Amino acid sequence: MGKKKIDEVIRGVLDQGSKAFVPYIMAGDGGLEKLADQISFLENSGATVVELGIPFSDPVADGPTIQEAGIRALANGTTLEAVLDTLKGSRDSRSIPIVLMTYFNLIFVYGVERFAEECNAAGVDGVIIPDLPLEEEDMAVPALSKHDIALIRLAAPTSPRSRLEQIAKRTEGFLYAVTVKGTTGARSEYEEGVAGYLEELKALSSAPVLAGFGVSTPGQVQELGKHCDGVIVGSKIVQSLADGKLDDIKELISAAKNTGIKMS
Ligand SMILES: O=P(O)(O)OC[C@@H](O)[C@@H](O)c1c[nH]c2ccccc12
Repeated sequence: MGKKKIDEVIRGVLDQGSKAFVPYIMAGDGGLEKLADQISFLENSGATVVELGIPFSDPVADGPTIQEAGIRALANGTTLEAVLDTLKGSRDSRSIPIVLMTYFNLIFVYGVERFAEECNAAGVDGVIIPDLPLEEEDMAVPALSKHDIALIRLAAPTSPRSRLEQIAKRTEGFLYAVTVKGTTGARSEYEEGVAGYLEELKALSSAPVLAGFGVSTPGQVQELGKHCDGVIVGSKIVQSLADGKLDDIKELISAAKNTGIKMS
């Protein structure tokens, strides 16, 4: 369990010649009582890891689709504490690794030590904290390490090489390669240079490299998957779940399974 699990599960997928697929969902969108079923659906459909967002009132990195899902989840009364309780109650019903995506403000108010301890008790394997820069990590790293929770670092296309090196060296579980400048949300085209950027990160990182932001079609999953170890899809998954279009989610996952080019 914990830190090592994410890395190992991703490597298991790569060893079979597939790419990793990490869907993002917003906890409490549709009601927290649906969360365990939503995770089971993703696990049974072949997802590698589930990224679970905690709704927050000021989601600076998020585009409209995820912001709206956050508003629905908050309107349902979803809190960090309730999400952790729900995960704890359902931990025996899943074996897929869980990564929480949450802004640092929420963790800070909750208490970093309490957060890490309860994550461990709930079977959370890793966290993504988009507003915690390298320089401030010491506020969270000791507690997370103590409770064996991976801190997944984000690399951005705007980061200078020396910074990318630091991020790649420190990341745990996988390296989240943000592929675009800007916020989350579906995009029809990638900027030139994405392939080179992903390959540069692959060369720097000993952890698997997964690309996210703007991925919404099976074609994009396969295209990006050629240059890294897999993809993360948020807005498209959130929208498809809200619309009950579960087949669209299965199609995206099969695209990752069938990319079939071994990079590492
Ligand atoms: O929605 P997109 O464009 O598919 O991007 C992934 C993303 O939603 C998910 O990983 C995420 C949601 N909120 C975030 C905030 C920061 C970093 C990542 C995220």
